[in-house]
Amino acid sequence: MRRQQTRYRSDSIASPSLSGGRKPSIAAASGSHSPSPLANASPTRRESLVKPTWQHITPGQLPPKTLDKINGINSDDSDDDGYPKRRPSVIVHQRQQSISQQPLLPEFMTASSLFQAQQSPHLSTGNGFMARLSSVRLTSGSEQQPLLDTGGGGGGVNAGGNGNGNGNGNGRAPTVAPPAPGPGSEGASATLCKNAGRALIRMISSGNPPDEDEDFDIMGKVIMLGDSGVGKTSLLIRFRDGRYVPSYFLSTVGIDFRNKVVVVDGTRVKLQIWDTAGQERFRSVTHAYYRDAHALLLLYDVTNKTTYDNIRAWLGEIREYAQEDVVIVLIGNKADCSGSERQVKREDGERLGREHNVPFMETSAKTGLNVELAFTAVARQLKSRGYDHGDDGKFNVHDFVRDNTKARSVCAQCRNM
Ligand SMILES: Nc1nc2c(ncn2[C@@H]2O[C@H](COP(=O)(O)OP(=O)(O)OP(=O)(O)O)[C@@H](O)[C@H]2O)c(=O)[nH]1
Repeated sequence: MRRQQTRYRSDSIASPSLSGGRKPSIAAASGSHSPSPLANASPTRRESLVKPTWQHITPGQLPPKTLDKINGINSDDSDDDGYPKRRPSVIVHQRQQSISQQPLLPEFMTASSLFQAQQSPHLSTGNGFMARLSSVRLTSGSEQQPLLDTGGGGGGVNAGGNGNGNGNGNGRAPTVAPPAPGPGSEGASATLCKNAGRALIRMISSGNPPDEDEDFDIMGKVIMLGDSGVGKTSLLIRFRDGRYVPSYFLSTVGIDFRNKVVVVDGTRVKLQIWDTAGQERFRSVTHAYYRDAHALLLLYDVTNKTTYDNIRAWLGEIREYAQEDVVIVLIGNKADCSGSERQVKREDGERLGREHNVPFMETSAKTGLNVELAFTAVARQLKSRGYDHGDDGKFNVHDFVRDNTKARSVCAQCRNM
């Protein structure tokens, strides 16, 4: 049951973690969605303080070759691609509109990426993009037909798109009929797949969040960033589902999201957590999501120095594309690894955090070290800014992280390496 009372009073979010002027607006509503007056304002493009200098990285394992066939996405794509430019809004007592505010994903979904998604059952339990993709059935040859008839996980694109895509395997989602082939596209299975992709994208853009996520007081959008293979997906799965899948490394394609409600001093903060693809080819896709993010978890891998070196470039991108007052938490993941495995000392991470005035912690998706803390710190900061007007300025995310960070834990497997 949803709470009726909205205690929220503020019309702006309090002081940013990065110094700066512009403040995202807050949409406070108890009924239907009332877009912020600033919702369509175009933020001025800021100059990057640090020019990104990406280094080529080779993650532990190469992504599947099928990814190479993905069309239309490369790191040089212009970001001025027609996506609506919006200011972020912390949403109070508001259902689902944040999802419908998301820009549509570009049409990069090809038969190979859909097929890859279908082959990844672990992706079928979330709310997100890939989860929805995994419900597309692909067959070979001319019989290839996109179908959406899964038992759960799908939202309706037809009839106003009101289906509840809860991703939990409950209920039956409506079937989405394949779009009628247009002139010149008869029998073109790839086109059908593309159309299925568009339908799914629309579905995600208009789909409702699961029931379990509807009961919240405040909502914020969190984006996970970092090079490919640093453990973004693993960290999210650990936080969301409390589990770790050791052998799993399938690079995220595009972007995915999951919701989780965190209770902070009696206030339910719903985190809509977006897991981005670390690969450079998807960067133009993920840029579009920076703009209305409230918080960013920026990860590197303590066993891969290059991912640490790339953090400066990531921060440059963040300054270019995200709001100035976005909350940033720097994370050195895979802290369970030690000895010869580790290439970045904890002190180096701390120094980098100090340099850029962002809180830092080491985490391990494998052992769960500090995983809760990372997300709770964000939730508390969002609550402090957007809900408890009286708390403005009292909560200090730096202090919170420093006081609650746990010591490193070493997994037995890595200790023996
Ligand atoms: N030892 C250890 N391995 C981890 C940890 N987190 C992730 N991994 C492993 O690192 C690999 C990459 O993890 P992912 O979560 O797929 O990385 P990602 O950042 O989401 O990668 P992209 O989707 O390509 O951006 C997988 O094999 C994970 O099992 C961790 O905390 N400790």
